Amino acid sequence: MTQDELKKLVGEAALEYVVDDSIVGVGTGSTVNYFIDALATMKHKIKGAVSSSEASTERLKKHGIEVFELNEVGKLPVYVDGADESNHLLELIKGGGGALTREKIIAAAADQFICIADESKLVRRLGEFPLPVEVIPMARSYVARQIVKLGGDPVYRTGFVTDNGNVILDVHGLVINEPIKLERILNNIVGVVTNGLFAERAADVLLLGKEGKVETITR
Ligand SMILES: O=C[C@H](O)[C@H](O)[C@H](O)COP(=O)(O)O
Repeated sequence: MTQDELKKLVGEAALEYVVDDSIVGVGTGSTVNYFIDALATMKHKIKGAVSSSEASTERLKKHGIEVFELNEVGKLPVYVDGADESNHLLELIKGGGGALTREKIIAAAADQFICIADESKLVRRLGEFPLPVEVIPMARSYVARQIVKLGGDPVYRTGFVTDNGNVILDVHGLVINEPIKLERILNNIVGVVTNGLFAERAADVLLLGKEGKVETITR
């Protein structure tokens, strides 16, 4: 199976976690796009979705799925999203597509976080994928200097603005032995909106597309 076929497989497998008559939390990215397309086949069974990006909102609406503001929504039983990397504790790096902040907010608000990914995303130690950090534009240089002090090599994602009007620093070269600790340290730098480590709120279930099948990994 190709990587895209594996993404489709896990996108479809995530439907099993969708709760009837509920509002579904929807992430962002190429894997989630398959989930959105699959969700459309059961749209009459759900109330709608909350979305983590303008891109996902557009795709959901094209399928005729109603998109709600998170503030209007009380209970959010399930959030489905992809990842750039996951370790075996289901701690993640996310934000390759720049949607990390809204993703982290919805993940925090949801009862259950289902991560969908092909096997290339499962790693022993996080950090080969450059860690995205969303930064208030005027703080970019200051934050970059603080990150260098932590041993990282921040690269400004040129020509990219997040849905929140901020910029992204992609941090290379970090040794991430303690993801929760690093997540907190980075979030403590003034000017950082959030970083792409999802360790304090890791996934609850990882649906991993591997060798033509879906492997279910729980914490
Ligand atoms: O900002 C983007 C998100 O965190 C995505 O979930 C992540 O980049 C994975 O995307 P994809 O499924 O396209 O590999």
